[in-house]
Amino acid sequence: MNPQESVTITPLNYSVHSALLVLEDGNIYVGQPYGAQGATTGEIVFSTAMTGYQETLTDPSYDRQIVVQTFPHIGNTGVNDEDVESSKIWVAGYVVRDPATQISNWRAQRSLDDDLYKYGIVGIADIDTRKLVRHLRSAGVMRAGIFSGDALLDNDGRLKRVEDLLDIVKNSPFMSGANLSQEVSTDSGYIVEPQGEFEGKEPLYTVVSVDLGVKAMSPYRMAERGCRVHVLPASSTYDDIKALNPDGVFFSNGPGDPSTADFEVEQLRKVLDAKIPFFGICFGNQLLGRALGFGTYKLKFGHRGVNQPVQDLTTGKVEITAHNHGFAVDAPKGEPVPSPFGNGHYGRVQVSHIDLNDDVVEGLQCLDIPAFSVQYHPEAAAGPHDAAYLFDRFINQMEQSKQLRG
Ligand SMILES: NC(=O)CC[C@H](N)C(=O)O
Repeated sequence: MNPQESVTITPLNYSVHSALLVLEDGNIYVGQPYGAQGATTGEIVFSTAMTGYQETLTDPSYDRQIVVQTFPHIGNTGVNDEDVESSKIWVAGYVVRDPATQISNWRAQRSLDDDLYKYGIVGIADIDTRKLVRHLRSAGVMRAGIFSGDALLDNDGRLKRVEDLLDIVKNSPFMSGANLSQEVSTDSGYIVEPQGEFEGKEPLYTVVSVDLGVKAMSPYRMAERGCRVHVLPASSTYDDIKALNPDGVFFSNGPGDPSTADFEVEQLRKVLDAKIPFFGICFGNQLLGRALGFGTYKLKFGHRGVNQPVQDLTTGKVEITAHNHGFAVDAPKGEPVPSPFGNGHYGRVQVSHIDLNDDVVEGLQCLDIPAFSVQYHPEAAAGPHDAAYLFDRFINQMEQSKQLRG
């Protein structure tokens, strides 16, 4: 919405025991406190996933976003230490309809409430999430805040006016223009050794994975195909990457606006110039798009969930896939085109995948250099495994390039 627009607030019934969800357009929802109490702001987005709340909450790409779950019952299977995608919960806030009061799963180690408290995640429950999501779909994603407990009171202990809470939301940062890679990336590098049938064996390939907010399952999917994966901080230079003599380079998913990631794009161009095989997921796809000279833009309400139909235009096959993106690459569909950067500097590029719901670009394939990427999540955490073949494509690309080098 246009931030200058004035808003009308209808009178509401709430008390210090309530929680308030305040949207920047003046829409306000009264609910119950859920998780930690306090104040939080962020971009409000929704996920249509029916499973995998643990993977959603711990996905670093949700940094600075308040997540609404369309699935009404959340917390049923509790929380375990195996399904986490990073070391903490990243969402800025959590909006649910009906939190489970009983945990029912043999893998559960504790309740979701325990973790929401532990990481100080301010949430709100008893929200009509269907109404809220219909609103976000027509108005677009926007800034919002959740307020509960002391955050509802002024210095004299009186209930704050919603106009004051709305001011807090209107003074919070926008997602457009946000550069968040450093906020979520690892401080120092670490190694993921080959897993499964390759555990304890000499690695078949060495991959450098640049952590722009990486989900744990991405390096794992390479490790279970025999790769040793060096995960490096987002601040790594091309020389840091090159020093590990990788067979392939991977740029991960991550939060923020891809148009701000100039440093990472510059490093990526050097990887492409050196013809080192490259694979990117989500933010990594957006950065490949930028390196090739395409623009990126913000979607009205993005794709988040585990049930998005995507077509692989190189094979014609349709797959059901996991998504979490609010931006997309602006590239022409159809015949391959010369990379706009440097008037065809990287040869021909083809849009390899599209989303069948809205035709958004979901993948890029270079035809003259060994580089490709997808906007969605083949690591499938959570989500269907239809797109696992993309990790095999990366392995094949590394193998071919190894053989060419002799
Ligand atoms: N999961 C991701 O990598 C998200 C990429 C980017 N932050 C977006 O919202 O589009």
